[in-house]
Amino acid sequence: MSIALKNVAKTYPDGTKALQPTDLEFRAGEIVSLLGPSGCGKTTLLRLIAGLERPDAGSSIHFDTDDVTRLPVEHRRVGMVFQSYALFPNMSVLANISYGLKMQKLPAAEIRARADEVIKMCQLEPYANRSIDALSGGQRQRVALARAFAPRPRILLLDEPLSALDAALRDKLRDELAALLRRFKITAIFVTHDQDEALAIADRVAVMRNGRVMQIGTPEDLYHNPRVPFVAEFVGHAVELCGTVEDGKLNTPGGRLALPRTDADYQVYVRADDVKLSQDGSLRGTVESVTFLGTHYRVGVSGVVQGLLYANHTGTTPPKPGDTVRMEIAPEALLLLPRERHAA
Ligand SMILES: Nc1ncnc2c1ncn2[C@@H]1O[C@H](COP(=O)(O)OP(=O)(O)OP(=O)(O)O)[C@@H](O)[C@H]1O
Repeated sequence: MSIALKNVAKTYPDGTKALQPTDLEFRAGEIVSLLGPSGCGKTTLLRLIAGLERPDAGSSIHFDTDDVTRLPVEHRRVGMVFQSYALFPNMSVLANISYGLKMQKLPAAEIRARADEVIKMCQLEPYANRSIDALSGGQRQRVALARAFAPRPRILLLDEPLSALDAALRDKLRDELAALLRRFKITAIFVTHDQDEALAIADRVAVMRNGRVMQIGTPEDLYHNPRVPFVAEFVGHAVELCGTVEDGKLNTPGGRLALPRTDADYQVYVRADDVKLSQDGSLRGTVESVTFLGTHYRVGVSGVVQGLLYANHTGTTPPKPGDTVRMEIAPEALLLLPRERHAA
């Protein structure tokens, strides 16, 4: 089922403009992540799609060709998974999954067949009769998903589904979650403020800020072609290189850097992956930190940008804090982004 939002906006009764007028399309079977800092409007957008909030006048929401703008939540056939799974702790896995189907007054045989189907899909067979209390965080998450899938929703909405878990478990489960969503071939929209999670799970990511979608694209597209500084900083932690431009070069506090072009008013950004330590590099700074990351070292250098400029070192002997190092950045690795007009 595809989703089309046209001119969808939300102003809460107290006047808070949580979502500015937004046009977005989600394709059938696509997994899209809404990514952005706290308060940017992610949950509001999700709740508008669910039918839990009424959009402002002039908004329209379609599921395929159905206009659902005024359809209440119970008729939209969307499944929802929240941060706190809201499972019944004293009931079994099977009872939790069957609960919603019983509320719909489906025949007992149908309930059992659907529950068995999702229990199998979510690999919960060994736990079907176990109480929720006796499950791990990851197993509970699978029950929450199975319960959301059981009524055969047209669309699945997930609000920070992994954020209640500790970091190690979260990393493991995000691959599992991505695989499960693909197995069900459902259009899924999930909210997160964690860029690694968004990039790992989603086919496309919508980066939001101040009630606006700043950019939507594949993870690769957002990483390689951010259109605004905010997206470059939020996806892949790019840092700004400040300085004056002279003769096609940027004069930074750490040295001169060749620019690929000098035509317009832009800001220059770079990512650690594109900063190389090199004896004849044109930038100079002082090593402040050295972190071993398995395949390489990440070296934090002061004296070039505000704060630290991170560079990768792939050799065996990294520099030490206090050392003076030289670095180079290929002109084509620089991200030249239009100066941002700050939203009110
Ligand atoms: N019922 C409400 N009444 C008034 N303002 C609200 C209401 N719900 C949310 N807001 C405001 O709308 C804005 C967007 O909130 P929303 O919950 O959509 O953000 P979010 O991106 O999901 O944030 P978080 O990551 O912290 O959950 C915020 O400024 C929030 O304070």
